Amino acid sequence: MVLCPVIRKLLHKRVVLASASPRRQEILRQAGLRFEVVPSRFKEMLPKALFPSPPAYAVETAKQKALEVARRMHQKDLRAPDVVIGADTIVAVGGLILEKPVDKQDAYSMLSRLSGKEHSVFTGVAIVHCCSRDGRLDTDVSEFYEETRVRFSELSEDLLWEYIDSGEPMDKAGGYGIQALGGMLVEQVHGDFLNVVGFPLNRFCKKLAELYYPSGREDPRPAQSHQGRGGRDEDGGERTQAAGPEEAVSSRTGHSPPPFPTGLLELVDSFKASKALFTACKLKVFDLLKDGAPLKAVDVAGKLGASACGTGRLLDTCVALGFLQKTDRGYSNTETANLHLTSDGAYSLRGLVLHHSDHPWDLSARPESAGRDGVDPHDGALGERTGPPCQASCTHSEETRLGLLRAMHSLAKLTARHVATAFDLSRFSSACDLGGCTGALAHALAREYPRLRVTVFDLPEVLQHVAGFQPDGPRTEQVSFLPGDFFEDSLPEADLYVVSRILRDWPDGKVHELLSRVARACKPGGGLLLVDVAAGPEAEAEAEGLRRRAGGERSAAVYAHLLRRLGFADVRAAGAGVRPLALLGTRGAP
Ligand SMILES: Cc1cn([C@@H]2O[C@H](COP(=O)(O)OP(=O)(O)OP(=O)(O)O)[C@@H](O)[C@H]2O)c(=O)[nH]c1=O
Repeated sequence: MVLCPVIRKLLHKRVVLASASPRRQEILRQAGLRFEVVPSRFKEMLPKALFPSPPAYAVETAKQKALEVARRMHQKDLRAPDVVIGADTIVAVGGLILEKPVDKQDAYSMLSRLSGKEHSVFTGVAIVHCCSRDGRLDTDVSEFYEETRVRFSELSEDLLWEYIDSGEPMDKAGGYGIQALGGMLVEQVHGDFLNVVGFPLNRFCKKLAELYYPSGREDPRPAQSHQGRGGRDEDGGERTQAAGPEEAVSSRTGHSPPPFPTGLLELVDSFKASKALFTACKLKVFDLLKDGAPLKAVDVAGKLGASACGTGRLLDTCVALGFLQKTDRGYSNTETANLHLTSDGAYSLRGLVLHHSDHPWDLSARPESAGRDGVDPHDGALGERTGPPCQASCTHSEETRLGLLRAMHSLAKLTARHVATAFDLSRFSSACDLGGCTGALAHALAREYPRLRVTVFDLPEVLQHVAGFQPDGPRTEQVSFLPGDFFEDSLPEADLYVVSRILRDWPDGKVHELLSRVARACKPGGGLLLVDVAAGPEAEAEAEGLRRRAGGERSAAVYAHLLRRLGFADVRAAGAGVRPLALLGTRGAP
């Protein structure tokens, strides 16, 4: 998500962060910026005495870091990125500038100097707009700095050495990391916390707004002059070459430009991002980088048997997407990648990624083929779906079905505990998970409620593949599997029926039919737990009845309304993970 609107201005530019600092990468990534990381090779050795103040030194260093990267990239490809961002963080105390300690003794002398006193942390930032023309690189630098004052408590020798021995001080200005163990040394902070961590995000966004929206207008033109590559426009203002495509439309033509299609371009871009993720997962890049030491692009390429250049580009894209981090030592997985993108991560979604990579369309609406070639009977007219993908038995090869089960299993595993604990279900002693597939939710329910027996009811052709998905360990005997079709066969007896993540693929008529069958099977006092990916609040307005767009999501209100109509009382809703919604209704007397 991108909160700062001006960050969106950079989404369609090639942005490079000229920094190896993992903290800077993380801060900017969290802000929604997309960028490549190219650590600067500029040696931080400017003569400090020549600068009038510590922040002037930090700003100049930040600028030189960014310019070095811009020039190097231009030289290499004869094409510079659009924007290069450089930063430098220093600690200033009593007129002295402290950078990263060179060894433990140096860390000791820095930290003992800071003990019991207030010091300033300055981060200088340079935003360099680049433009390559006729083989020449033109740059325009905007720069600023931010100051945060930090007070340390008195530090005992023991604490000091213990902290130094933790290894944390060594790659941090002033010899401490406020965001980690070093936070224990800090008594007070005045100013922007992230500035201390390494990047003043708030001032950065304000600076971008100044550049891209001069005088507070939503005008995309940077306010600054871009020396060496600008010209004067009709208003007498200086124009820049590197600004967005919006500025191509001018008063010369007399036409006012259409609104910039940001959403559309984001969509195009997000496809590219997905492709990079698919490719990296397919090539097992994240498995390769799991646990081991960081690897350089050429080493990754060697192990994959791929080209170094293409691998480098892929890895940099993964850095920009937040799945890898890059330092001088090479590339390594982020926590997200370890958890979700490795084959054996505890919450691996690799199966889901691979499935979407291989079957981008056949499981969703496919309007272009509807009613014409009849390629996939799973899709109805205009892409209206006619059932959950894994139930479309006739259309999938065994291999496709297995891939699909893996995808559904990984997704269900991710949300199963949230769903199982969304309500207190301890009053039920038996449950039936309709369309429960591999049993991921059934096992989570069994783990939460030791008295509960859960039957997974699903098509025989689905259940024949589920053995490989069963967990080891206690309480697995609480879960059993029963083949059947919930539209055709009578539903197994149970106190609680679970309908999880299957409704969104059925049209309204089918949803009504299935829930009516559940309502008839459910005994008074029994429950129905309904889980789905719910639409956002704007869809609440449509909550009367069951109106929805084909393939879209129904809102909580729509489902609650339907449950009440079918005789369920006391319908309660709860979140179950980030987007899934859980509703629990209790069957009243018929
Ligand atoms: C005070 C403080 C600093 N830092 C880190 O200190 C490095 C400063 O060094 P730099 O020279 O500005 O950056 P670098 O790490 O050498 O990277 P580069 O931009 O490539 O020069 C940056 O990492 C910052 O996060 C913290 O992580 N926490 C803190 O509380």
